[in-house]
Amino acid sequence: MTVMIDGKKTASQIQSELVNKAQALKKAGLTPCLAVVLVGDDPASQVYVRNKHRAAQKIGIKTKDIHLPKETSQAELLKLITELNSDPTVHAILVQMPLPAQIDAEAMINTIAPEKDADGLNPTNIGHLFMDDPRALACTPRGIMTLLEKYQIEVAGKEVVIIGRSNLVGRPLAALMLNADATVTIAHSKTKDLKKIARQADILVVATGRAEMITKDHIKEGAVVIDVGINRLADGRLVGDVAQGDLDGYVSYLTPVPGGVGPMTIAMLMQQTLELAEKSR
Ligand SMILES: Nc1nc2c(c(=O)[nH]1)N[C@@H](CN(C=O)c1ccc(C(=O)N[C@@H](CCC(=O)O)C(=O)O)cc1)CN2
Repeated sequence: MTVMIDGKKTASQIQSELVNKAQALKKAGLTPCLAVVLVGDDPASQVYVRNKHRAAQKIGIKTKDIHLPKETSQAELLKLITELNSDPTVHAILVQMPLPAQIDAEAMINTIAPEKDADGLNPTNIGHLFMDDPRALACTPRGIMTLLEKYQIEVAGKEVVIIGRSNLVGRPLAALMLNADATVTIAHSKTKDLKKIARQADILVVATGRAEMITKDHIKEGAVVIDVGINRLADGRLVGDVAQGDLDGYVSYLTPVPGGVGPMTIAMLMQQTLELAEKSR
């Protein structure tokens, strides 16, 4: 039997629990505040940003909604981030990605103060993570680890294969898995014999950004499959990076798309915002 991992329900439970934490901070005279910066008009990014503001509002986290035109220069964005870094009323800063081509994402991430890094992507925070001394964490990888924990899926000693080496998911997740005592392999577009590598996985995490690229042939029977992809097809359907159609009864656990990893990203962002606010005292 395959257990479908319910990310939507788990995220909603976590967000309900965070209400008390936000209230306690407010009672102590601290109103947690997340600044969300969106550059341009990418429709998917607009939805994600709107959902972040909504989630924050429900929990009692104040947000700053900063929407910049798509022509914004790198210098203008970095100036804004520098101002937010020194604003004592802002505890966490997030710049929605992807960014327009004229802006270097690395320069943007480097400019966010590590202690306000809501996304956990600043090299200082990534360095601490790789030293097994975690501070702010990347939200999607943190969401994946939280789902595994909530579903009591053991990670220590397991063969984990992560397909995808992005700074947002693959690389930080590899560090988290390593810190949790897994044996970790990162596969990517240049990996030879991907099927052979993927079939070794007890836990297979797929973050390729390519709709239904990973099929049953890539997966060992009984594996845990975490599908990070969110791809909108021409017919409007939303699918993951894994062709999930024939996996029922073959894998042990599976994250659906939608309703799997995606909602956890936002729940983790909320949790991290409160943690950064708390640490600012
Ligand atoms: N600065 C960041 N940019 C981006 C991140 C990020 O973590 N930080 N991640 C993604 C987008 N993202 C959050 O920003 C995100 C993506 C998807 C979901 C989600 O809940 N998806 C739903 C489906 C939604 C739909 O209908 O389209 C699901 O999977 O059930 C939440 C957050 C890239 N940019």
